[in-house]
Amino acid sequence: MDNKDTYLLNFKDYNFESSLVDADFIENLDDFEIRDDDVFIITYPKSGTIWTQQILSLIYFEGHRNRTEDLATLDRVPFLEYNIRKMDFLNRPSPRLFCSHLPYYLVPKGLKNKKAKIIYVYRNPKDVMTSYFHFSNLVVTLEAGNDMEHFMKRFLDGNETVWPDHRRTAMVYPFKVDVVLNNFSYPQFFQDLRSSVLKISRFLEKELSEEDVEAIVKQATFQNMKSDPKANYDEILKHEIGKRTDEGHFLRKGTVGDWKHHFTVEQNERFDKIFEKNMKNLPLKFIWDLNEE
Ligand SMILES: Nc1ncnc2c1ncn2[C@@H]1O[C@H](COP(=O)(O)OS(=O)(=O)O)[C@@H](OP(=O)(O)O)[C@H]1O
Repeated sequence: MDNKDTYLLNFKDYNFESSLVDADFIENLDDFEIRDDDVFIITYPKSGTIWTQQILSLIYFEGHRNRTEDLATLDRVPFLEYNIRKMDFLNRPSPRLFCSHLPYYLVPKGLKNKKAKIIYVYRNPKDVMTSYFHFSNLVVTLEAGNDMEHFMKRFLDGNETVWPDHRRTAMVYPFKVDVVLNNFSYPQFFQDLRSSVLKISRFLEKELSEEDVEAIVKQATFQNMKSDPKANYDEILKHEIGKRTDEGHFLRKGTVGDWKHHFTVEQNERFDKIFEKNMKNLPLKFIWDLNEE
C-alpha cells in the first residue's frame, strides 16, 4: 500500500525522495563547500535535467565527446542531493559539475554567495506534470500516479508528493530571479539545439571547435540519448532505483505540448486557473506547444 512515509522524507518543509537521499548529508547541506568554479544545473524535476547534464558533460569532457571515456553522464554530473553512487564530492577535481532540484532556500549557502555558475532550465508546467505522471508510474521510488485525474489533484493540491514545495512558488523553482545567472528553456533546446549548446558554452566561457559543437549536438539529440545507455537512466532505473514495469523509458517522448494528449478540456481549464493565480507574474516565458512563436 502506498503511503507518504514510504516515498518522502520531509526536511524543512521540502519533500525529498526518501529512498534516494542521505538524511545526514541533507542536514549539513547548508555548509557543503562550494567552489567558485563549480557549475550547477538547477531544475524543477522533469524539466530537462538529464538533457542539460548531457550537454554540460559533453562541453567539459573531451573523452565524452569522442567516446573514449567510459563514464555515465550521471557520474560526470551527479545530483547533489541524490548521491546514489556515494561519490566523494569533496575530493572531486575541479571544475565539479552538479545538478539539483533543491529549492533556493535549501541550497548550500556558498552557492548563494560564490561565483559558481548556475544554469537554470525550466519547462512549461503542463508538460512537466505530464512527464512526472508517467515517471511516477514507472519507478518504485515515487507514489504511483495512477490515472491523470488522481495525479493532477496531487500535483495541484500538493499534499502528498514532491510538488507542494514548488506549488507555493507556483510549480517552478523558487530561485530569485536576480540570482539566476542564466535561463535556458526546454523549448529553446528543442527548437534549436545548436544555438542552445553555443549559448551554454559561451556562458561557461568554454571555447569549442566547430567539430566539438557538431559532436555535442549529435550526442544530445533525443534519439541518441535514448539509445545511449551512458546518456539515459534506463540501466540505473532498472538496477539501482527500481521500476514498476518493464515498459517505459526515462527518455519518454521528449517533446513540447504532449500535455494536450493527456489533459481533458476541464482539467486544462482547472490548471489554467491555478497557473493564472500563482504564476502569471513570473518573469519566465512559457512555451506550451511548438506552434507558438
Ligand atoms: N535530448 C532530449 N530531447 C528532448 N527531451 C529530452 C531529452 N533528454 C531528456 N528529455 C526529456 O526530459 C524529461 C526528463 O526530465 P528530467 O531529466 O528533468 O527528469 S528528472 O527530474 O531528472 O527526473 C523527459 O520528458 P518526457 O519525455 O516528456 O517525459 C525526457 O524525455
